Amino acid sequence: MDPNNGSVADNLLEEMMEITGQNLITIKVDDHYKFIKQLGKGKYGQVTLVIHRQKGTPMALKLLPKTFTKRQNFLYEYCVALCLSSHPNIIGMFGIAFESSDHYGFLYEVALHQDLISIIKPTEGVPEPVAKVCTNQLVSALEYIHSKGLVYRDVKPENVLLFGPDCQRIKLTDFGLTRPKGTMLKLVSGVIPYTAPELSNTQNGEAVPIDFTLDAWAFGVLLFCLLTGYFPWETTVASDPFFEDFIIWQETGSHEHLAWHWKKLTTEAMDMLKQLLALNPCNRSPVSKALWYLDYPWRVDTWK
Ligand SMILES: Nc1ncnc2c1ncn2[C@@H]1O[C@H](COP(=O)(O)OP(=O)(O)OP(=O)(O)O)[C@@H](O)[C@H]1O
Repeated sequence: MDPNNGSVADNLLEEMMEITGQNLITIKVDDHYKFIKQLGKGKYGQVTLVIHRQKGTPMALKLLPKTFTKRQNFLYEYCVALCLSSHPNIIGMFGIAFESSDHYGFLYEVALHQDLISIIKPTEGVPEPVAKVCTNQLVSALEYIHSKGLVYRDVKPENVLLFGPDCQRIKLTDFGLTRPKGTMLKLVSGVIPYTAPELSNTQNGEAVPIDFTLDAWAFGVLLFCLLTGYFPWETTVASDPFFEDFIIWQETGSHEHLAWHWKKLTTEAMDMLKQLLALNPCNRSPVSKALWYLDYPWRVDTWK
């Protein structure tokens, strides 16, 4: 974290991390929480449904192995999540963090309907009203994160938790990659469809200052997945033929080469994605631009 960054969130976070770090208790997880089932597993941690042994409260427990997790990074993820958790579309926290002999852990609310990836039908996506109700809530969550001077950096359906079968209430989770705007970062783990081109095109591990525009890009990719059931490309490098065709569309306006799954989208949805996925981050629209398009149809078919 850059202490000179000066954002309100940054100053508050420093203090929260220091106090949390000083008061981090060491426990044996099984003494306090009864394991019920695994809810998910990511690259870094695993999330389990547990029940508080004394109170009987169901909770989601995220455990991060100490072998892969720096103490400061754990404290950062926990404190950022805590700072943001008052927003209705961001996961609620119980305010409990601890360490065991081999893990760091914290507790938060359980989403009983899994995550957004579980309802995206391959080659189809989700019905348009579902995509729109998700858009509304995700824009609200991302704008809130940005208003705190933070870049979320992990927009993807796996990080959107569902609190009902119809997506009327969804929440963002996993703040392990969130950092203050302006933090200098290198591309570390390979290029994925959600990686904005200004990051995937960096040379020789060069660091770039991160900006909200990274989230707008990833949000555009997520909307494409919701509306089509496909990724628009595999990687955001010119050698990817799907991305190459997209570059031609962005630069010349000619969409004759665009992959066929773009043809599922209306002119208005294409226009929205063109702005969220502008190749130059200076020309990219903020996530809120999607709200402007909510009253227009997004899919040419009639899957309502
Ligand atoms: N509170 C929760 N309720 C239900 N399921 C959850 C909850 N939190 C996480 N999950 C599930 O666990 C998965 C992994 O969680 P999370 O993204 O926090 O782990 P991670 O190790 O940080 O993942 P990543 O590889 O993205 O960094 C999620 O995609 C989701 O399916």
